[in-house]
Amino acid sequence: MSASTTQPGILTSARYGKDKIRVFRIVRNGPIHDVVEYNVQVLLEGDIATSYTQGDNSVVVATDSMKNITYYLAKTSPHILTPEHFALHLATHVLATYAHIRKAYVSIEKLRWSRIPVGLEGQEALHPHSFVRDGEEKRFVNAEVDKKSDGSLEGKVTAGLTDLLVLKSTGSAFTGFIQDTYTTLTEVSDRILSTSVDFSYTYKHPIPIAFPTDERRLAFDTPGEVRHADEIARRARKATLDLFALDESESVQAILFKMAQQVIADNDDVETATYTLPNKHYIPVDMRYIGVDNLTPSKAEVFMPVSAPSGLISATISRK
Ligand SMILES: O=c1[nH]c(=O)c2[nH]c(=O)[nH]c2[nH]1
Repeated sequence: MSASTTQPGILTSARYGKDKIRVFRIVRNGPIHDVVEYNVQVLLEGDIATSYTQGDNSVVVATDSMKNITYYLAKTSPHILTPEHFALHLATHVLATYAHIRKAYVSIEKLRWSRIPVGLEGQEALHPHSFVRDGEEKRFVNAEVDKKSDGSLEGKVTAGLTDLLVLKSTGSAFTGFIQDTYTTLTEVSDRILSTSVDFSYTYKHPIPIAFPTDERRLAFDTPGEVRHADEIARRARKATLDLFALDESESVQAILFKMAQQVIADNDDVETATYTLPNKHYIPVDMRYIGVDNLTPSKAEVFMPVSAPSGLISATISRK
């Protein structure tokens, strides 16, 4: 019996690549520098089955080469400062270079480096080449580029942010929920609301992508659909923070829906918005044992932050 007839399984999907490629890039504009720090993941699909089934490495682009391509483009791409554009450029470059690779997935996590404000308090100027990591929040992009059977390229882009930690000390209530044998939570008209925002939005797709024309694959033209990626990222973050601060919230569910509506209203190229919001509970400490009122909402001042369990509220809002 041949080996293949004795094998009980068949390969139904295969994807591989390099993860956690750490890249830092300086773009110098005279004395003014821009910097980005990315964690990049590149994964490929295509005619690669025999590398799994027959040990045939002739179809394998080494993951080490994917790392090298990432650094080469980090050096040469005019799109390096915008993660959406760089992700599409990198994916397109790989598809244009290797005929048998049909799909490229590039994910980028952008770490926060913000200019340090220097000078007298209230009159600070942003420093041209000194930066501070102001928070663990990350902007991210997932780009997929597909080679169609006619050789043309189409993209799909999801972008967003993670780990944006926010808290408001009033302006949040939670009342009217189901009361039954399992209910111990009391209704509150005033509570702390805190969450770590995970938020993603999809661009309208498919996004047609022009094949690069030059030999070194540098003639990449950012598709119009994502041309305003930085502005969209900025507006989406601002809508999220504004609504969080300003809304008189009935629940995490209700504030989430308003944030997503705002993002869709503000950005014509955004098709869906998905938020995942943990409800990070802060419990007022019961001090009745010592005759101190810390439970009446207006007197609740000392809280116990509870890291687990937390609520977890998620929804996707799609353009009508
Ligand atoms: O905003 C909230 N939504 C809930 O679904 C919920 N459940 C809960 O116990 N507290 C809260 N808060």
